[in-house]
Amino acid sequence: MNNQYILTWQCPDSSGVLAKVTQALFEHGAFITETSQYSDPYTDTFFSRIAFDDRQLKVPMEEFTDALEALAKPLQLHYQLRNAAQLPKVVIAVSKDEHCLVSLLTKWRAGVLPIDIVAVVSNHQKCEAICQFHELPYHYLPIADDKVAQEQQLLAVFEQYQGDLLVLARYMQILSDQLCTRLAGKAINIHHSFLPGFKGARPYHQAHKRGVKIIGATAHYVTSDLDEGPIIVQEVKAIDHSYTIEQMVHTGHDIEAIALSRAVRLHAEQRICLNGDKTVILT
Ligand SMILES: Nc1nc2c(c(=O)[nH]1)N[C@@H](CN(C=O)c1ccc(C(=O)N[C@@H](CCC(=O)O)C(=O)O)cc1)CN2
Repeated sequence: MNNQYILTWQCPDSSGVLAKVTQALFEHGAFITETSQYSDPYTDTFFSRIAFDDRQLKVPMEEFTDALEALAKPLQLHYQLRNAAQLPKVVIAVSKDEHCLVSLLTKWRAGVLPIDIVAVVSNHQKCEAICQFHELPYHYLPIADDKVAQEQQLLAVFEQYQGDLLVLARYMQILSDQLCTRLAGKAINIHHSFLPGFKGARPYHQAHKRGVKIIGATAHYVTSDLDEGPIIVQEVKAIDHSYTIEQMVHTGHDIEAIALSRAVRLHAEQRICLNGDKTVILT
């Protein structure tokens, strides 16, 4: 079985950058299996994702990575190269609503999410039984009266499991600026509205009061600016005047779960590039 690798990179845009990178891959015998690229005219930045394997690699992988590093300097490549078999370690944070957690666990167990879920943390005990069923470590971290200490415990758990990604699967506590900086690009949240509409903790109540005809969910990277992080995936569903708040909440559960699991898969497959406050999705 060949080793599969994923090279995702971005650089100042100029003619020939893709040719120079693919030429280097060709010269070292890397067998390209998938490519995707985007040239952003607003930021003059080029984004690319190249999947390749080693069936015809002419040199040891270390020599290839040295050659890539040598190419990166003159082209100012900001890149990530990973063996696709090394699945990102994921810690999930949840409060009381279990629907996004259950969706992630079900898809993971079904093998359709290329991640390794290593632990669940929560400020409530409501989801403990679900994790016991999946034989997953469950860390109950109540807020009590010391939010700072609780957050330090959360980070300690993330580091204990050598986490690569923290997923806020309806975790209803605002992370501090320090933690957001520590986890920049490594924490994804599901917000239960079609951002930028209805930020905050109770978007369905806001939406019902406004009389919307569409509800939505937004998966985004977590930043210290609440509900302002780079958007990864958005899902929507049409509703009408007859919907109660409860019906909006339960209809929303499905689209929240879809948006979050899709965003986690895109991150795990290294298909997301940060482009300022936005994302480029390479599929
Ligand atoms: N730094 C960030 N932290 C979090 C974000 C984020 O975008 N940046 N998203 C939230 C999730 N969320 C909306 O999607 C959200 C969660 C909680 C609240 C809120 O007002 N929480 C209150 C406490 C509410 C409670 O205890 O039930 C608070 O923390 O004081 C707003 C939005 C996750 N964290």
